[in-house]
Amino acid sequence: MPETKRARRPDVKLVILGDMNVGKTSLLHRYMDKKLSDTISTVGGAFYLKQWGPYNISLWDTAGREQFHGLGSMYCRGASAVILTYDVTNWQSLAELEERFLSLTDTANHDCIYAVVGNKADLTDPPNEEEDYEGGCPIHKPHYASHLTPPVSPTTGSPVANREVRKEDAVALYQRILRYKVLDERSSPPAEKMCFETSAKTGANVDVLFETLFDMVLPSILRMRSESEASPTVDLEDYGPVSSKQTKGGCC
Ligand SMILES: Nc1nc2c(ncn2[C@@H]2O[C@H](COP(=O)(O)OP(=O)(O)OP(=O)(O)O)[C@@H](O)[C@H]2O)c(=O)[nH]1
Ligand SMILES: [Mg+2]
Repeated sequence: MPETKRARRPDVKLVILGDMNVGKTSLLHRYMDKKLSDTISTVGGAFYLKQWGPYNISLWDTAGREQFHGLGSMYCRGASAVILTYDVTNWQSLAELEERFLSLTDTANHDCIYAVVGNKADLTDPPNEEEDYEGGCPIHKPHYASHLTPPVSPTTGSPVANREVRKEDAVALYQRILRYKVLDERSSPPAEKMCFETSAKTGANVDVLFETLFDMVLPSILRMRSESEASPTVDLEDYGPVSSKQTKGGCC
């Protein structure tokens, strides 16, 4: 079979979940294409194939819209890594991860790893500024109600929005995820390593997010390879429901 026709079998699956508009598609575009592309709200899902050293990693984008919720557990089936994404300027988007998305990961692999990712960090200025909190929830302040245009960050040029989610809130969610999964905190990756703040707009922390996860799923790849040594090659054309995209990939 000519090289171009040969099917590449994904060795491992990574899925990105989260509410609509948090920037899931933008994070994938930023990582794969190294730029922020215009996006439209995702319909169903899409996948990308990333070559990572000798391995092929399928990256699954999902729709955050409620109407596609039923598809989520199908996308998570057999996943070795799940990125739970929220928007750092939107408290509800963090709450939704626990209320709506976490249960979708019941179909993921038993050794699946979880990352909690706060995107749109460029909209906070400075990115880790302290906010006023009451009972674990941010106090919602009217930000620029008296301004016709919001103030602009001198560093990024983006409008300054109040941070609604602190890193500690994400860490606490990660710890609750481990409890939900009945995983031992001592033998699981630490929260400080698995909670990221990213910006698909500036690219901050995007490569490090994906590549940390790629390195962490290598043991899962080796386990699955040894378990399915004899299984036939899967043609990618039969694999994804919506769209696929391939790159020449990076290296480890
Ligand atoms: N400022 C800023 N805007 C972002 C960032 N990431 C995404 N956006 C914008 O947020 C909007 C939604 O981004 P998408 O990537 O389409 O969001 P999504 O999570 O894929 O949404 P659904 O497909 O509906 O689930 C777009 O206008 C993006 O340009 C970011 O890091 N910073
Ligand atoms: Mg999308």
